[in-house]
Amino acid sequence: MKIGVLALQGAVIEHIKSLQQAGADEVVTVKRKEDLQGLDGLVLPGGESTTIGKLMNQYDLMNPIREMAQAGTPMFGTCAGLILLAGRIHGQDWVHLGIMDILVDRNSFGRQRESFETDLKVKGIEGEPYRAVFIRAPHIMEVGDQVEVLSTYQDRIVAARQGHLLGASFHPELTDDVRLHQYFLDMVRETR
Ligand SMILES: NC(=O)CC[C@H](N)C(=O)O
Repeated sequence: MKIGVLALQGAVIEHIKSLQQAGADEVVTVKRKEDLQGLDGLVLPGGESTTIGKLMNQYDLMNPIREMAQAGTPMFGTCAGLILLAGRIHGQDWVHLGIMDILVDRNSFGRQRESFETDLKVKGIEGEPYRAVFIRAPHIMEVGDQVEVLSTYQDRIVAARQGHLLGASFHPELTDDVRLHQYFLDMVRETR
């Protein structure tokens, strides 16, 4: 099982470590479209979605990644990565990959709450609540019929899945809890 982490900007190393800890056989960084060869899954990390989007265009990665997603390769977007996946962005008339049937709002937890941690219940994650780190996080305002809501915080959707696409508002790579990465690796196994 070979997993790529988009490595243009943002929390890349942390995702690599979490994926390794969660049991991925091979984890590689993706900077050029050649790096997408042979991947069984792709993680889109947090950072700044506009910056990552610009770099994706510059390095000609937007279409190849979109095509991979359309062909069924599992993808996991966290925070800015979730914004990259989204089909619609509130107040913005352009999208990045635009492959997940969700409407997201950026920086949606207000100034005083720009960064915070909380315990969440996440569907599909057994046991203890999941400690979630939010950093200027987006939330999901609307989901399409094919999208399953996995977690909410204060009535806002903060994690969701649409078949082979997984998205979270928070940063699962910033804690030692790798259950969400394991969940993603299970999704990858299901599609192989
Ligand atoms: N931690 C993050 O990934 C923040 C996301 C960032 N606020 C954006 O809109 O892209």
